[in-house]
Amino acid sequence: MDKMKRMKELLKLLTEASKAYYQEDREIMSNFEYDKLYDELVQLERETGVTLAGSPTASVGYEALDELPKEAHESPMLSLDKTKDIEALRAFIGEQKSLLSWKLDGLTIVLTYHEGKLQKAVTRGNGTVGEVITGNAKVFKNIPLQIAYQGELVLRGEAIITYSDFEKINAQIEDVDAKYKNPRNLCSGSVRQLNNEITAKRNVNFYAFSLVKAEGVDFQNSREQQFCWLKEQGFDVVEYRVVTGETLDEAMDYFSNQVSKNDFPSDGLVVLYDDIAYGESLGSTAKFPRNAYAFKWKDEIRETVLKEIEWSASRTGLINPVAIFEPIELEGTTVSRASVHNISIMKELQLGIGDKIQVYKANMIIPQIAENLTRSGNLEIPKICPVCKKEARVIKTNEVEALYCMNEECQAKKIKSFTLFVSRDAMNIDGLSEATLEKFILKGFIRDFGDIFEIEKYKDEILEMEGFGQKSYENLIASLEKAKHTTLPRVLYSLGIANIGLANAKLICKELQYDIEKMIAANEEEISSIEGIGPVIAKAYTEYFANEENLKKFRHLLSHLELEEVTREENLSLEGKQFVITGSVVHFANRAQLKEEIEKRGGKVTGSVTSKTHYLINNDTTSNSSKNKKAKELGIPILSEDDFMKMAGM
Ligand SMILES: NC(=O)c1ccc[n+]([C@@H]2O[C@H](COP(=O)([O-])OP(=O)(O)OC[C@H]3O[C@@H](n4cnc5c(N)ncnc54)[C@H](O)[C@@H]3O)[C@@H](O)[C@H]2O)c1
Ligand SMILES: [Zn+2]
Repeated sequence: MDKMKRMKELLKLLTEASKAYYQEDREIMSNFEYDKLYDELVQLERETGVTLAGSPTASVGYEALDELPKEAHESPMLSLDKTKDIEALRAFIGEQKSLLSWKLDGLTIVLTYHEGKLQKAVTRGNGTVGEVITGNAKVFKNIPLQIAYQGELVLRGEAIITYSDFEKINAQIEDVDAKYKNPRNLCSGSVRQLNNEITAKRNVNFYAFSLVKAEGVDFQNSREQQFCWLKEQGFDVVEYRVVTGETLDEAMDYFSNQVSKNDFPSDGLVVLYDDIAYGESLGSTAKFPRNAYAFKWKDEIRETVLKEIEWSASRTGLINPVAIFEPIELEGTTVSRASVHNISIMKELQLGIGDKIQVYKANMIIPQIAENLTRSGNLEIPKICPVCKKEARVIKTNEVEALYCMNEECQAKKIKSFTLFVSRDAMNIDGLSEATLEKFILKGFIRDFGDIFEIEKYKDEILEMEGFGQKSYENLIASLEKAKHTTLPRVLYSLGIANIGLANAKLICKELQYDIEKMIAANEEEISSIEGIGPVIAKAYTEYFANEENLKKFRHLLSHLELEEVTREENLSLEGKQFVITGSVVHFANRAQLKEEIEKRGGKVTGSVTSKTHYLINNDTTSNSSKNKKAKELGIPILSEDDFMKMAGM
């Protein structure tokens, strides 16, 4: 009786989790937890001899979403039976030549080619019916759109996104709720886009793992032959090793050594019999084919003690708890921290300082807390943001509680404005990528623009940061030194006031005689009377300088700068010079704008290179275009945009 009750409970939990996982790309429990509950259910079903209707052990059990067109699969796409025991895997293989490959953790896709062309791509969906995503598959990074084979080819494989692309793409998503939890999640969201322009930006890769049909091709009854043939047709095939029960250990050593180094996500290994006819003669259960078996890594679990919680802010305003514990060895590396993801999970685990916790590495890569053995629950949730020190509050969305910084002006949320500040046309500071800026800001090293020039205060901490060596530190300091010498228009532009680009900044500075006090005191009327400056810009400008905080930051910044004197006379430095511009430009909106700048300084721009031309402007000085050739023939210097800007004193 109790067993029945528990089975019903498990069924409900697992169904909810599956629904969230497959339909909404959400995880309400870890895979570790899911698999634990699943195994418990399998065990109970075995003991009672009962399988309840809708049990996840009997069905693949999820539906495709509504928006995309649906299509039934010719043959059902099953799940795989799994084990964590190498001996069970060895017994399964026996004497059979088998292919052992990564179990890729993305989204399974079926591709159909006809007359050499990609005709159709369909997701696995619920195993019976999938979603048609042909347009999206066409923008995957590595699938051939055209192949040599002309008959009907059907193959299956996994669409995946690498960990590094996942990090990059996620960092660009501003909205916290729109962030993806893991590469599988992101991949699913990318492959099932209604707009394939988005898919194209996501760097989705496809790895084939099964050939379903290719009429008239003789594969000599071998799966390996099929893989080789697929490679010849231009597909990337999942990495595999040929094994038998005897040689299994060697291959396992290879895979278990490699897994933590992979940039692509995998959640185990798959073994497949090479002998096609034999494999097919075995048939399948309702849920699993009998010619393949999945292996999941047995998670190495270690006990340790929770030392503290670090509250880690992000540009989205989300402040997440990170558990810091006594260092332990896990899967060959030393681990001392694990993300707790959000407040709900922290509460669920009843974490407290000094608690005995069990830690494992999910898919042998990402450290996670599996269990808290002592559950003292004595943690306090901070009331202020670690970055800006203003109010932080717990907010509940979709049943999940998370901590957020409530301050709109929080530096963590303004990373983009710092990125603009250091960009080429603004302060032109090399060595401060957005990722580096983010680290500095989140660590509290940088609160306003002026702080960037005081970064030396944190030398020791910076040198300890990952990816920051003595050399890159010195380069940064050197480029800061260089950037200090700048012009007032660049400074004005770098403040990031709405609609004030470099051109407008120049107009304003010129009108106000490069006088800082006049710039601060200027009223709306004065600014909007400048030719080329409208009322909207004038309003944004004066509002900016009317704000005490902004003013303080502006003066702080100026205290670090040495502004170049600008004479008030017309700058006619290019008088009498003839230019030709070719190729695309990056610092100007277009070539016309560059032309305007040249003409403003008294120069002239013509369409073709002749003996009268003084300079050719082309960013690709090595190009063999006719203009470049001509210029080289005539001995006319070819300038990059940067060279030109230096020459024009911009
Ligand atoms: N966290 C949660 O809430 C939650 C919920 C549901 C499921 N899950 C996870 O999903 C798992 C079950 O997933 P499933 O049933 O979709 O798939 P599965 O784990 O049974 O994997 C089988 C599939 O893997 C794919 N695959 C990848 N690489 C392959 C290769 N080299 N060769 C052959 N096939 C390969 C194929 O599509 C195959 O059908 C659970 O074990 C659990 O970890 C988690
Ligand atoms: Zn804040």
